[in-house]
Amino acid sequence: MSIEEVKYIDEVKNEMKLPKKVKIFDTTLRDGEQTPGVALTVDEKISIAQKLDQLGVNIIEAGFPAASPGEKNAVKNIASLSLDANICGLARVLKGDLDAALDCDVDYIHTFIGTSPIHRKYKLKMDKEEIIQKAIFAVEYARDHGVKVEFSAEDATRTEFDYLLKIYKTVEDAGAHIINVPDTVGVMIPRAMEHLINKLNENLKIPLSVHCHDDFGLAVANSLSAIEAGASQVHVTINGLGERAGNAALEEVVMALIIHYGIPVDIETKRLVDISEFVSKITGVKMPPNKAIIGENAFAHEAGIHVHGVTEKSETYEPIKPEMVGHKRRIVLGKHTGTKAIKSKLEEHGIEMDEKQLQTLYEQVKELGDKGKRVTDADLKAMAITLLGRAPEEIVKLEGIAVMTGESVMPTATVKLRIKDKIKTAAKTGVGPVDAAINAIHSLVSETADIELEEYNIEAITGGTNALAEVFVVMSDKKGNKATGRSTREDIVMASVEAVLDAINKILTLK
Ligand SMILES: CC(=O)SCCNC(=O)CCNC(=O)[C@H](O)C(C)(C)COP(=O)(O)OP(=O)(O)OC[C@H]1O[C@@H](n2cnc3c(N)ncnc32)[C@H](O)[C@@H]1OP(=O)(O)O
Ligand SMILES: CC(C)C(=O)C(=O)O
Repeated sequence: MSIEEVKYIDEVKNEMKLPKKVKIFDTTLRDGEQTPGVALTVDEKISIAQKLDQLGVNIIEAGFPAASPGEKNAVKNIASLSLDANICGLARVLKGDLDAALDCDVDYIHTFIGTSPIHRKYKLKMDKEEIIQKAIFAVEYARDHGVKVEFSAEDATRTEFDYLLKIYKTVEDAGAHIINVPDTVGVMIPRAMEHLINKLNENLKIPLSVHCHDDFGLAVANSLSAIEAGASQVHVTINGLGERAGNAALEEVVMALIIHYGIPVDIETKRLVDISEFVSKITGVKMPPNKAIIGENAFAHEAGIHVHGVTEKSETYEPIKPEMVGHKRRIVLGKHTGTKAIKSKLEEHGIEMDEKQLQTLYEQVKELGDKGKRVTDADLKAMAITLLGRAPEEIVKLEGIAVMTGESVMPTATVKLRIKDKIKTAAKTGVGPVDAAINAIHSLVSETADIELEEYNIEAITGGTNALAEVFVVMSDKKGNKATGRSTREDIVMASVEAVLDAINKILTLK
């Protein structure tokens, strides 16, 4: 993998306390479902849990059973599926919440209580000791019921260190299996996270986990810093869903662990794009195209220099192969396209062109790009076919055109043509601007040859009012000569005029 070329990572790796393995604790179905506006049905939660299990996450936080009967039902159903992952239920340090989770037959309980001064004073209205006592109760209660217990000091990163350590040591003594350090409002920076996890690690025996929020876009960076300091579990969600700005994105954390740190995880990375799309569809939360790893553009290239590099060797502009995460490379055509991109697209469509035709096609793509238009594969194909079928000689050439149309005016077209080196102009009316333009051309060309329009077809290649239109015409002369003409433009009058002139030139070259 090309990332091995990044020697700078190797140079700092020995300063890290990387764990041998990192466990992936997925909370898409709990914190992810707290994404404003997202509410999943029992069946939806089950289908996501099944996909998460196939993906290989170690723990699925299936929900908060005390939240509602539907939530409890979902967690119970997921727990009954005998998935490989541990199924976890969230619970406050309250007997009712713990019982709700235990009723679901989960094998893992994540219990939490706020510890920071602001949570103690304004939310819980409890003093430090009261919180410690409730935490001990919850851990012992869950432990006594034979489940694995994870304890979170909510808002840990805004909690005084001495108190934080005290509550963590206390729950460790009470039998917690793992301690989670939530950056509940995403206020940490990577160096500070590393510092905090180091200090906790020096004083605690049980494994440490982190849960980072993305309020400042640092959730993934902070999670990785915690791992650099020895945390061996990370809370993540598919697509980074979660409360407010969300949590650390599973796909980003996992790929960084594998690629940058070389740490094994149990994730089948080829499934990442599929599960991302699945979750996006079910939750209705669309991903931006530029989202790392799973975004539509994560492996798309438009710039000519990049396309050239990628086609020679993908690693020039792709840090990993798209297939590794179940993605596909896409070459996109537009303003920044180079000829090599066009050539490779034509090869895909089995279209061959000479250099002159290729140059014309390149100029057409650039012209559309300068107008702010994206050129789809279908657009390029139609434009190429048009060019390939062009008359060999331009006996009749368009020198200028103006059309006027509207509700209370007669559609009129004024056309200026060069016919065998003579400039001629005519203005004609019609039922619409296209008809008027074709009438004007006909009146000018009829002095040279009597050519009639037999067939006219128009089609939009891609959707939208600025889609490319493809016009196809059949024209014939009195002698029975027939020719087809084709043009692809975003302006239907211009496409029609070009197609008609193309067919006329073909008939004239036959003479
Ligand atoms: C950082 C996080 O993401 S934590 C998870 C957040 N997720 C959710 O809140 C989603 C599910 N929540 C719910 O459905 C509801 O809030 C419920 C059912 C849990 C509770 O509903 P209600 O009983 O009506 O309480 P409400 O939500 O209004 O207030 C929260 C109560 O929990 C208390 N509380 C909050 N955290 C804890 C905790 N960890 N341990 C004990 N009590 C807590 C608050 O002090 C408050 O108590 P009060 O009712 O005595 O004032
Ligand atoms: C329950 C805890 C871990 C949480 O979601 C948070 O602190 O953000």
